[in-house]
Amino acid sequence: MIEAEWWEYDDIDELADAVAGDVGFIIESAVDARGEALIALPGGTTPLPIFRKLASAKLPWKRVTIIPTDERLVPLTDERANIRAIAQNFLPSGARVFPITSDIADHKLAGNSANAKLAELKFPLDLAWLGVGSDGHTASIFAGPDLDEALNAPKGRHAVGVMPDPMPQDAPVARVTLTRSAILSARTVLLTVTGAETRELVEGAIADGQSSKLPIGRVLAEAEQPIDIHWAP
Ligand SMILES: O=C(O)[C@H](O)[C@@H](O)[C@H](O)[C@H](O)COP(=O)(O)O
Repeated sequence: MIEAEWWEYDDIDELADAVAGDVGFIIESAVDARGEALIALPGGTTPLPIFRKLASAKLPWKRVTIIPTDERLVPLTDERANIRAIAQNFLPSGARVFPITSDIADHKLAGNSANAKLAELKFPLDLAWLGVGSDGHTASIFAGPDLDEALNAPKGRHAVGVMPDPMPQDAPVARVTLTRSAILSARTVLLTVTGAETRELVEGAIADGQSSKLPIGRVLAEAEQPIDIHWAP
């Protein structure tokens, strides 16, 4: 089984302080070691209070490039676009915010285009920060016809297009996601999880390992680095 350490907080505020502190440390260490940092941040609502705390921290933001772990195929200005929350929080800090999609509607083509764009950046990621959906997806690695490609794309392929099936209720649209290999090649992988049900889901997925039916289980099963999981009710 993988090495996963759970960090528990009383509430989301306490979690936000701790995670913003950890991510700040990851950024500083990367900039000290290599002069720059490349980090991937999740979508959804859980990260928002953490983004606000992190963005207000005094960090060498001009040396930081931020990509989303996944993007919904909607216009970049649409509220559902993951890059929108990232840009709103981190452009004022001076970070380089790097969208991975444009206006290509076909998810396969959008995946190819994201992969080509990402070739400009210096992988591996210093951080892959993941969220988990109540259906067990992570980034936009969903159940459906593209699951196998997202999980098993060759090493070096950073992004693929995904049509979730079933569609998630909160944003029922096609996506582009980082592949499992791009996520797991990161120097640090951390998860933020809220709620008792999602916690149970993640615990079960980790215990099931490779045989997990959930995307989060299939991703984590191959992690070689220890994973920190930050949880609040
Ligand atoms: O674009 C996405 O859908 C996200 O990147 C996704 O993986 C998210 O992290 C989870 O759905 C959790 O979302 P919540 O934080 O809203 O529960």
